[in-house]
Amino acid sequence: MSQENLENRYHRQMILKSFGKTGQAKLAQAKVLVIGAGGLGCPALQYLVAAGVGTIGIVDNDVVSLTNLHRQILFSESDLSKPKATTAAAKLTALNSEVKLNVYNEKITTANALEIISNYDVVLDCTDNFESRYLINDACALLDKPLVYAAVLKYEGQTAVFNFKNKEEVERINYRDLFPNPVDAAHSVSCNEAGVLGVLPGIMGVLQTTETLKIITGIGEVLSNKLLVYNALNSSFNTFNLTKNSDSQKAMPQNNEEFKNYDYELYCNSLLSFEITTETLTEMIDKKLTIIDVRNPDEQPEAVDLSTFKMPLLELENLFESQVTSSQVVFICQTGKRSLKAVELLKNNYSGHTFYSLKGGVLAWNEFKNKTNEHSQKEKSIY
Ligand SMILES: Nc1ncnc2c1ncn2[C@@H]1O[C@H](COP(=O)(O)OP(=O)(O)OP(=O)(O)O)[C@@H](O)[C@H]1O
Repeated sequence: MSQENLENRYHRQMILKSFGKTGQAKLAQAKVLVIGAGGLGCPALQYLVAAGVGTIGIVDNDVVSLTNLHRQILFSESDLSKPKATTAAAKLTALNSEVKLNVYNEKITTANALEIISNYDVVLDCTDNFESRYLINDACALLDKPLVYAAVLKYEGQTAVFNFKNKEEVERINYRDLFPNPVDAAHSVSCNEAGVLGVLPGIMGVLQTTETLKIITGIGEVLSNKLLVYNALNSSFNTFNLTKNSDSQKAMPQNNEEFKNYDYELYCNSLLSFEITTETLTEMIDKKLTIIDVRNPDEQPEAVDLSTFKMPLLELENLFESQVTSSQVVFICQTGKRSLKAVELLKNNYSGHTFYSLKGGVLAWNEFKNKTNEHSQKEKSIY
């Protein structure tokens, strides 16, 4: 395309103060990866391509189905049963033939993620499941790539930018800080069960592209360390500050080798995701929380400085329903095994509650309390 045509095409954004020719040149140089060409991915891709991002990767292993058409706006009736990534690329080339499109008709997995993602500057997570979100998050953290996340359900959507290097060197937040434990299949609902208003992923996908354009060009303030929640029913946009979660990084693979061997399916469905550490329990205590000791009544030691309800594991199912109203419930036992059993017993039947199991049980808790009490005694004697 001639220089004149190029300037014409992007004229309306190039005349923007602080965007200019430099912003457009940065977009042309940029490489962006969109994982998932569904409800979020379609609108995100359309605007990335229209804006003139130089290279765009599209990853999706699915084919177009009829239930996709109310929101996956790159696809038409004639595309049914065709692969999404290839079909999307054909439509996008017609929109802007200058953009280089790399098509990956495959699922992003631990086997291909590091290799694919390493070729790009920014990643958009437009998938719809926890396994993929943890996997993409961890790969981006290992490769030091900014990740633009979004999720939608029913009438509500959320978006955030993770792993973004802030000028002020603020601690970098990632998906594991927002969701330290995966919600297991029994507690989570997806759009194909609960539904989604077709326009909603459109709005959230376009917000993902907006953040991406800001990251690349350096304009404005990127939505990092924050979560933006949009509710279509009451037309509200709310932003929440995100903070580092002390437990969040512990379950994360620490290097490429660990990542390649990480079983995300098992992680997202296993009981281990319900475990919290003594430090996390301390942070949670002020919040409305019920702590249930599932040991037998005569078992010692008592948990130091912890007010608990006693419900032995064998009686738990009978007692729980009539006695527990708070939504957050932590089970404890001697070493942390029976408390996991308690989670397993109740998690599928009480969807209004969030269950946790204290790792290491009362023994770990008392050791932790004794150490922190000793430490504060020492501090007092210094002053
Ligand atoms: N690990 C992954 N790698 C690549 N693409 C993925 C991965 N996980 C999910 N996706 C893709 O992300 C897209 C998400 O789209 P969306 O949320 O609109 O749901 P859908 O799966 O297309 O439709 P539905 O849930 O109604 O059947 C899908 O096209 C899906 O194939």
